[in-house]
Amino acid sequence: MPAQTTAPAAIELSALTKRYAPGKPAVDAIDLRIASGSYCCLLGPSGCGKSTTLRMIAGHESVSSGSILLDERDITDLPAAARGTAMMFQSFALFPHLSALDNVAFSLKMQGLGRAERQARARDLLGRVAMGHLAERKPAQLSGGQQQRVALARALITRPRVLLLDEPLSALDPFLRSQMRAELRRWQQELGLTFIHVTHSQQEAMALADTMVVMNHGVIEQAGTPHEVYNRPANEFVARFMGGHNVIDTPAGLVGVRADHLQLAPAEADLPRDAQRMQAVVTDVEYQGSHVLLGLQQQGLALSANDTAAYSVMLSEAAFAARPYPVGQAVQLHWSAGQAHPLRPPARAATALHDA
Ligand SMILES: Nc1ncnc2c1ncn2[C@@H]1O[C@H](COP(=O)(O)OP(=O)(O)OP(=O)(O)O)[C@@H](O)[C@H]1O
Repeated sequence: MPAQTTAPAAIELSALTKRYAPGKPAVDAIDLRIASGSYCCLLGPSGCGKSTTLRMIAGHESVSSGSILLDERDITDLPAAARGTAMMFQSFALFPHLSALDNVAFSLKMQGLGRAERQARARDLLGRVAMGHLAERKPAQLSGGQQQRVALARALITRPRVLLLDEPLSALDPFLRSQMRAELRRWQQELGLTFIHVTHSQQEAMALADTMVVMNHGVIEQAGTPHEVYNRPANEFVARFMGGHNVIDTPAGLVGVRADHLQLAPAEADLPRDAQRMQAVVTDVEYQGSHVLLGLQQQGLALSANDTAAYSVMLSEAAFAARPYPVGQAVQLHWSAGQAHPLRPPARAATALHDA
């Protein structure tokens, strides 16, 4: 689904700002429209403001200025429970002493609903996430995946329009994380709800999102589909943060070229006349299974022990086996103009911060 669709927006942020202290805000006047029924991932390095943004949408953090609309209703100053959002936390935050059923029914108890109705609604939801048969178990008697389903049911019991997920998979081991990722995506599609998921993992955001929002220093550097963001990173920050890209300084300005689009040729080889090129030296060779990742430095630059490779080229295992390049070999790096994407300067606030 494209980032800017004409589908109705579930959430619309306008000039949303959070200022914890004087100086640069933690979230700096961001505008964002999240399509109804879509999966949105907020992504960025530690401290970029993604959790603050989520907490402002949830109503767990006050807004300094700007507004939040949910289904066109202004929820900026509403209490959390009156917004139509629900939150699923890191490690699921289940109450250890309560059964799965009582965990799910908990917020209905807070709302003052009678026991019979609470339990009926909680049982119904546990059934929907295939956990009906384990309703009496305590969290410690459930696997990580089962706990995630209970946490989801608990978040859905208040019938939210938008589910907010704060690093929900980060406490899981890598195998379970990828399994649970697939489940989250399936539930989102089955339920037809809007999910907003905060993560610092590029891989997780790429796998899950309809719309990825890359943040840095409190501003949005780029919002788009994973395909758009990966193939056309807007600026140097996004290209470097997403990984798998080379940032190359050319006479026409900075360009981004994917590591699997950059090509290698022997130093003396004739290249097509229109190929863009650079003389380089192989500095490391890393076997990655189906691919081999080569690190390179521009020729003539002295490398100190702390330097890492400036450029990377990803070759298929077969291509590398057919033409191996050892460390220390002089080569030509080349790429076609069509595979080089101009990189704009970073978003305004990031520049301001670097200047400060
Ligand atoms: N309660 C708070 N009081 C003061 N400053 C805060 C508070 N919460 C966050 N900040 C600051 O606001 C900025 C953004 O923090 P935030 O937690 O939103 O970032 P994040 O991208 O979610 O980071 P992480 O991935 O580490 O959780 C950081 O500089 C942080 O130190």
